[in-house]
Amino acid sequence: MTKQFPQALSIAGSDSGGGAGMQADLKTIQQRHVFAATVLVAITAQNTLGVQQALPLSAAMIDAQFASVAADLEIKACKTGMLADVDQVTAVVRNLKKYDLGPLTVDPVMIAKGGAPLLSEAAVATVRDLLLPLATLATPNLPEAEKLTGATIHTEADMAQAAKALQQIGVKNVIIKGGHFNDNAESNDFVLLEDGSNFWLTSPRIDTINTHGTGDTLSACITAELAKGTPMAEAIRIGKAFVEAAIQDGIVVGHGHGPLNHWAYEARHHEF
Ligand SMILES: Nc1ncnc2c1ncn2[C@@H]1O[C@H](COP(=O)(O)OP(=O)(O)OP(=O)(O)O)[C@@H](O)[C@H]1O
Ligand SMILES: Cc1ncc(CO)c(N)n1
Repeated sequence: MTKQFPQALSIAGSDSGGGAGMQADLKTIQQRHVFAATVLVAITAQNTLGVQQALPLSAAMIDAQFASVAADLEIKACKTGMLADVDQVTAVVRNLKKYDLGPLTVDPVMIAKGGAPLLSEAAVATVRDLLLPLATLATPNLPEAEKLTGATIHTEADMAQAAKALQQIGVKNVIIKGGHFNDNAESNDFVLLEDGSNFWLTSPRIDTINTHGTGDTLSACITAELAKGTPMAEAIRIGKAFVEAAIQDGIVVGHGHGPLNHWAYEARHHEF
């Protein structure tokens, strides 16, 4: 007996340590019972302690992967993660314009938890000017939102302002993630939807260093839901619950910022 699953695409960098990047995307999308395809943009030699090396792939290799996927699969939603440099961002933008890959979630990844750059300084403007206008949803963390808008974010009111500024750039829906507000007892994210409505995603701040790949996991879960046709607001709420469970029910891997438990949400909900 054959079964059909919706198909989603992760356009991202590889984390050899398995906790973030494309690996977090694959694990998350799989857990939501969506079939995951990939366009690899860069390879990192990485573990829970940091990024030891990074190798961006050529624009030609990125083009070839998009062409292969688009020629054969039926992608219903896609997301971007680590994009490395101007050449890679430009190639990804060219392909997103060429093929219909469904709603696009842009996680504008810039710096890994340990401080290693995952996007060059020069490419920030390319992401802002060429990629964000294509985004159905963007999910910046606080430093990323500051870089993209040029504003400083100290308060929850600043988060709401930054979301508006991103909509002015052309992003339809925005989540400003509050994970980096370290002295706040909660880890709250601000959501601004296309119709102008907004809400907060609230959760207690979990006291853990195992937060490697939180942002990737959130945006991948939302992408999987969008591939199923889940409405945006509900997809976002499922994403938040998924990442919260994955942080809460920690697992022991490595010696630094450990990865999340991608099984936790399904273990709690027994949906499938
Ligand atoms: N300690 C924590 N407790 C609870 N929720 C958290 C914690 N840290 C992050 N989160 C949540 O995880 C999600 C991702 O936010 P975060 O700001 O960490 O993203 P990020 O910096 O892009 O992550 P990464 O770069 O590691 O992928 C958000 O929903 C945020 O609220
Ligand atoms: C490859 C890669 N993508 C994204 C992140 C951010 O979590 C990371 N650490 N590594």
